[in-house]
Amino acid sequence: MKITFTKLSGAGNDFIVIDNRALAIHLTPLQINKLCTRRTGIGADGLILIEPSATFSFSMKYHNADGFLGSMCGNGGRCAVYFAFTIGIPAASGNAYTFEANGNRYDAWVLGEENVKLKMLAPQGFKENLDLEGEQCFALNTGSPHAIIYISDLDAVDVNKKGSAIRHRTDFFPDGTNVNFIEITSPNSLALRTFERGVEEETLACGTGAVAAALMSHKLGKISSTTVQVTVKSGDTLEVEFNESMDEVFLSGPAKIIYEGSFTIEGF
Ligand SMILES: N[C@H](CCC[C@H](N)C(=O)O)C(=O)O
Repeated sequence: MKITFTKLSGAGNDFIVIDNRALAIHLTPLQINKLCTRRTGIGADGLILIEPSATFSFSMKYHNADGFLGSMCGNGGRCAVYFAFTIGIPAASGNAYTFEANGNRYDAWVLGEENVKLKMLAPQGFKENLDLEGEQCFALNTGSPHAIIYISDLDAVDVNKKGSAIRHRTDFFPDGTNVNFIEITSPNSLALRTFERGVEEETLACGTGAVAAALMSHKLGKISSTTVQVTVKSGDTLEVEFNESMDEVFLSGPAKIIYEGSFTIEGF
């Protein structure tokens, strides 16, 4: 069976996106893992199936590169909306799309050429001053679980080594966690490097991580603004905007098509 796919990049977080509105495509976790493996597969941080929804523009099924269903992916959501826009899935109105993911409703807007804004869930479960692996950690859930560590020299951090150790602290994070290293760069900006659960290494960007970094930094008084520029490993910038009560949270930034192709299921 030949399957066509589109590869998208959300600020460097890359995804294989497949139109499965006919629900004809069934991929096993092992097949998805092989497809996402770099050099021997297509290579991606995750694989997204766009499926029909009774209520919204579409339903997003997000799998991490390990093949398993992930929790919310902010950059994946923004890429899914850009993909829906380019293949002509009807918008809710104008440039506004709605979709469902993990049982939640999401609203998003295609702002212009290769730029998508996504309304995120209100954060939950703020935790402060956890002492993990010799680091002072903070944690919250922005649709996905995130640990946060403040660093003065972000370039010097061994993100894979430290991130992996904290990611596996199931005494604190029963389902594991994504791990973010943050350097505050101004009252309204920060730089971020993320170790992603399910990819099990540093990725070039993480949307729910950018949101987690901005919200926690504002809550701790490290960032005064409620509009925060987050520079990620790829060099791109994601923007996080929110109100003081943090029940209105938005993530914006680049989402672009990198290439289109096809593969056969039998090959994987
Ligand atoms: N890259 C994603 C996060 C994926 C979450 C995934 N790594 C998990 O913990 O299931 C983002 O842009 O928000």
